[in-house]
Amino acid sequence: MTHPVLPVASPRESRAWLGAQLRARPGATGLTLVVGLLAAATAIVPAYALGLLVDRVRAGGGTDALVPVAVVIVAAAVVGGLATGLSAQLIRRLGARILADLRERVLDTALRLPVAVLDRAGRGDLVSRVGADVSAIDRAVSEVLPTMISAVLLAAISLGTIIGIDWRLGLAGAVAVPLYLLGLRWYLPQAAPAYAAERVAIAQRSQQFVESTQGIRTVHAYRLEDRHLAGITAASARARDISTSVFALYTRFVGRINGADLTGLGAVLVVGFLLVRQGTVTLGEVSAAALLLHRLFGPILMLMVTFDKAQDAGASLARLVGVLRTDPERRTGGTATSAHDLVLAGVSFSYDGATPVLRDVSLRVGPGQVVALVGSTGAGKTTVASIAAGVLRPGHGEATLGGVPVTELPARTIALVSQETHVFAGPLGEDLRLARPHATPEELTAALARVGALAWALNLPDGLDTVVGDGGHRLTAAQAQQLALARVVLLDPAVVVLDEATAEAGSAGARDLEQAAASALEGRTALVVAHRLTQAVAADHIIVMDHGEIVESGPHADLVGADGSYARLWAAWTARATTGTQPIRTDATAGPAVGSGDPPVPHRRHVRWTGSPLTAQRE
Ligand SMILES: Nc1ncnc2c1ncn2[C@@H]1O[C@H](COP(=O)(O)OP(=O)(O)OP(=O)(O)O)[C@@H](O)[C@H]1O
Repeated sequence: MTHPVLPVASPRESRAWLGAQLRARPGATGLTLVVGLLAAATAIVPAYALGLLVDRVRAGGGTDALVPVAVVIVAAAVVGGLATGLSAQLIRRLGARILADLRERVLDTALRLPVAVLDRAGRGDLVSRVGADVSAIDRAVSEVLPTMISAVLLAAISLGTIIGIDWRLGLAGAVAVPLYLLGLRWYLPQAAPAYAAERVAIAQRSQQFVESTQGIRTVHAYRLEDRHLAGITAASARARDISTSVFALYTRFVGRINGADLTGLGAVLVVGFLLVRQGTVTLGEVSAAALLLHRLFGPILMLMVTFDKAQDAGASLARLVGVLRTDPERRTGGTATSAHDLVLAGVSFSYDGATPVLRDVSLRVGPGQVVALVGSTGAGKTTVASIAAGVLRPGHGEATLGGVPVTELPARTIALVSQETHVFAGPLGEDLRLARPHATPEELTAALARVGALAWALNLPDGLDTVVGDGGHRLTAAQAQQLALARVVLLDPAVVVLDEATAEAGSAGARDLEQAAASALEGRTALVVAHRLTQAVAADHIIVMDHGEIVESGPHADLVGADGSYARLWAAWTARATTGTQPIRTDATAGPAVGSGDPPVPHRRHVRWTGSPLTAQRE
């Protein structure tokens, strides 16, 4: 099945977006355009002046008549050179600013995308958009865009001037246009695969060479020199042949463009000859028209050759503008507090739109209550937790807090401690401050103390300034979870949805974490996915799930007495606890729990604020 990807803007939408960006910067756009036009105008002055020179020489003009024209040519060349340089600089600067703005807006939108959308689209798609696509546009902006824009302006001004001299000369020059287009149509479909094949062949040749040199001892030991040399020779020959054919393709293309150039020039000269004979235009004017056309040959070839790069950049732009069309989460709903009920009413859900994962799930977590979800692996507990936290939207039914859909609540109303906790790279204190940016050192230590993490945190080499996360001090899984819980304390949300895998911390670690979680949840409304039954026992109410449905619910004592699936789970749990056997997960089919030693954080676990930009840091 192909994944539905993030949207891609249509060419019209991309153009409209670009137009809006240019209009939003009237000063920079106007200046860039004026300098570009000045550069193009001064570029045609020498050709026009040479035409004038021809007429003056023909009329027998002396030095007095010729020197001023020569001075104009020199002045135009100097001004033109300066204006061209400045124009390229301005185009690059304007392009870079628009691109930076686009990248920021794409990232901002991406960080606010509902997780379900990201999951469907595949994170790789998003990463390639903000990475490879931005680079493609960046390259185009700095390398080809200035020359392309100057070429287009020059072509427009030159054609305008030729038509100004005599429209028939303009028409004659325009016969080259369809030939250029034909050349482009012939070249482009062949160029992309040819260049791709060349890149592959060159990469294979390098690979062959690197492999042989890296394994040189083995090559010598087994007398494999001839075989490896033959491999390198074959790879080199392949790369050479492909490069030759690519070059041949390019020269044939240039040949076609030259043919178009000469056809246009020939047409101007023939029409010019007839017009001069008629006495409609002067010889100088025809010379100017021919020179103007000739002046365009270089820029037009450049336009043709870089056309595919511009197309690439256009495709990348469409992919980036497409992200802006997605509907980021808008969380403008009213406020909700821990005095409100968290309610799931008739919730059904499917990840793929076909297989039901939840069926008609209804539950209520009263203010200040702790409700535990238990059930076997795949029963749907994490899905319920994600819906309750507003990370996923239910297919049917609704999830509300105080009557407001949870997906519309302002960020930070509901905190989700998910199974994927992330330790952000940086000082430990900063990691905690993600939850409360202006937290004082006292608040940080109080939060750590509340979740039983203060002792080890202060024992780190630099205390709260110790750099943790990727490239820094490695925290254990249990420490990372404690950090996530300390962030909950600092965040102080109305509701907490807890889905951390305590069992993975080992039994001793799990008990500490349970203590830490209980402490962090004190006084809050909480929905807890209980991976260990001790978490369920401590809850006010327990909900037992199986195959996406609620099969039992009630307080621990009632459920044990009811002799249903919870009672069986409890019996198995207590038997294991008595014999000391592992595993001791509620979702016992999940396989053995990790041993009691705390391993370094394998992946990530972190507190996720629904709708906050931090959500997208999750991997
Ligand atoms: N992102 C996803 N895409 C598709 N299917 C999914 C996804 N996440 C979960 N599922 C499927 O949905 C069902 C419920 O999964 P869920 O994770 O909610 O169960 P769970 O009770 O929390 O299990 P566990 O205790 O192992 O976390 C399972 O069949 C699972 O394979």
